[in-house]
Amino acid sequence: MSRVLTVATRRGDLAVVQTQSIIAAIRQRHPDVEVRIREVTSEGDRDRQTILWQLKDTGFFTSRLEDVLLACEADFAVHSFKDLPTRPREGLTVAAVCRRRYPEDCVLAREPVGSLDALGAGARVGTSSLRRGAQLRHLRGDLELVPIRGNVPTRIGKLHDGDLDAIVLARAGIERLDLAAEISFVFDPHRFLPAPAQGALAVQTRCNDEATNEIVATLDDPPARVATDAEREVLTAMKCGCHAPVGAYAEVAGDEMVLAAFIAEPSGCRLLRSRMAGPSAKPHELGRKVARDLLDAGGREILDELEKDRDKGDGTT
Ligand SMILES: NCc1[nH]cc(CCC(=O)O)c1CC(=O)O
Repeated sequence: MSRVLTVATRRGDLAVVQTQSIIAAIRQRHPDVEVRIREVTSEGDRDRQTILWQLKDTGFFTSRLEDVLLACEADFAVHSFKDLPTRPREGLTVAAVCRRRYPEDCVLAREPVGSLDALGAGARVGTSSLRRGAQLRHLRGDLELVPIRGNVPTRIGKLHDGDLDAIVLARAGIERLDLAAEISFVFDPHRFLPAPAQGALAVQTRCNDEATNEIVATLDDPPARVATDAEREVLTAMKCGCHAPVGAYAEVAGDEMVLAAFIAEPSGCRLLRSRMAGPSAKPHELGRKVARDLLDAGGREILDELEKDRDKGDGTT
């Protein structure tokens, strides 16, 4: 029986290649399924000014695609899982978390360097992420952080044209765009923690669309699902969104998994870490334990301070 599915995608280069890779995976497993593409413009693509972490409302990049799914104008949507809010939209589900190859962040430097230590004193590093900024400052207090926005190719352009010495980006995005030659070095994800679910693609569908869910579920990778469940649970349990200075990284080895996470002041002065092992069968429980550990160790204070700063609209960090 042949079927036609419609995928909703944003227009950016990365969104399009990510969607194409999911279409290819579906085609491989279900040669009889035809997939059509519906392009959608999101708030996040239109707005070039807003500093992301000031937004109370999460889902800047993803909510328009969710609207399209709920309106039955498409059958599934492909998201960078780290961009998807932890609180699911009612009626929608993540039917597949695909295999994750590159969870790490990486550095692209104007003068190629092999490590963070090799960047010159006071080097100017482009990032608008509180998570990346806090870790950079924690490791190298002398670095000057410069806000940078735009999609991946735009940011790489700003590195080459502008007065930046380096930028930090997710390795996954660079690899998917076939730009790995631009990478100076990759961070050890245990030392420089990625965003929860970074590098994983999530395929979202309507909960009640059984025919689509049956097809999409064949793309699910259980170790990626389990690792990202634990990582995202850290955010859920701390009640903070994807723009908080919080990182999490889980590795699954058979029945056991390890989850590491941190929360930091944006200055990087205080950076609290936690790392625990647990059964792979209970990723949410492990995520909650690590979150509680961080909150009890001072994370609650950090979150309260951050909330105050955001209310003041102080986006200078
Ligand atoms: N914040 C935007 C965003 N969302 C997903 C990726 C990269 C791909 C991924 O993490 O799956 C990026 C770019 C970046 O952080 O460098």
